[in-house]
Amino acid sequence: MIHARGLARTFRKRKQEVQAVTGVDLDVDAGEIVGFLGPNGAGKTTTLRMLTTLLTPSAGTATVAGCDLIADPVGVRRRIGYVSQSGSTAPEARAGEEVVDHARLYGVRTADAVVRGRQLFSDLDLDGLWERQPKDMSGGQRRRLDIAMGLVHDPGLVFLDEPTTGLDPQARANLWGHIRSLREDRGTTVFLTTHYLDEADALCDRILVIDRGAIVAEGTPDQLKSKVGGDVLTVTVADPARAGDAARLVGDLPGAEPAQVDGARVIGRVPAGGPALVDLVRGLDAAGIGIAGVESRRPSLDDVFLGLTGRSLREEGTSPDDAPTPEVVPS
Ligand SMILES: Nc1ncnc2c1ncn2[C@@H]1O[C@H](COP(=O)(O)OP(=O)(O)OP(=O)(O)O)[C@@H](O)[C@H]1O
Repeated sequence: MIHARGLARTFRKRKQEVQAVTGVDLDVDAGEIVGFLGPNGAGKTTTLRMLTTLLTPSAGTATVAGCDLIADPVGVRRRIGYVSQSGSTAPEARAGEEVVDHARLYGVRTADAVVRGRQLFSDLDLDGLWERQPKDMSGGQRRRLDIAMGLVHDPGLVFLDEPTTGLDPQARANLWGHIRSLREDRGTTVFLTTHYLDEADALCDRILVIDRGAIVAEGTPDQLKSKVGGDVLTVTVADPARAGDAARLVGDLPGAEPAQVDGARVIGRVPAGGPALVDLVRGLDAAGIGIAGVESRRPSLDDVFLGLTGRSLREEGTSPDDAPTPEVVPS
């Protein structure tokens, strides 16, 4: 459904070049839900905008929904749906009218557009809101309306840019259900960007991890997690100035890999978390390092990301320009 090779985009900003995407290869099969995961500024939106013909690539080739991105952008546009981060509904318009007008832009007859629009309102829990103005809807309802607009012309492939950002946990979980049913009921292929690990984990068949404009890993959530062996030890020290000392102790545990410091948190990997935890607490105590928290757990997608990039995805606002460079302390 999507095949891209060497897709790249450079911007010029105040006479400087910003390499937003440096050469992305990706393949998405029909019927897959694929998550494009990365921190703020990683290049997710830029890639999505290229794949949806909104931005011309500086380099690379792609076919999207069977059409060549460069030679036949109109063909691509006809066959895809795109829901941008900000959505595209006019606040004062009537919701139903917006959806029908949108379908008309794709050449759908009005009567058909009304039938499809009503069905989508029902599928997306928007019953009773056909006449409502988006400005009088909740955030979750507006987001579902954006999705209805992206789907009303019945595309086989839909791109969702951070579909659940800004929604409360219940609205997010509901939207995940709706996205799953798109695939189950309509066979729609879904390509979505997110910087939420739990979203990628719960929703996606496959995940592509992007960092600083390049794909750094891909696989099912389980495949990615199994790349990180052993257990993850996390110690939060009371005094961040002692984090380096704590990292040395973590790195000295039997079979441990070099630990990473992330503010007051020290994160390390050990073959078996239980015994290591006991040794570590004793060592920290002997060294006079105060502990604010300590835990041992199975690896998560965040650990995959941390291992790949040295950065935690959990940090909101992380961008290539302002990302802290974690200190790696040799064991
Ligand atoms: N029009 C532009 N002009 C200059 N630089 C840009 C432009 N658009 C994006 N960038 C830069 O390209 C990089 C990638 O941005 P992009 O929006 O693709 O990231 P993202 O992963 O989607 O981030 P977010 O999660 O915050 O949406 C960033 O450094 C950004 O500042």
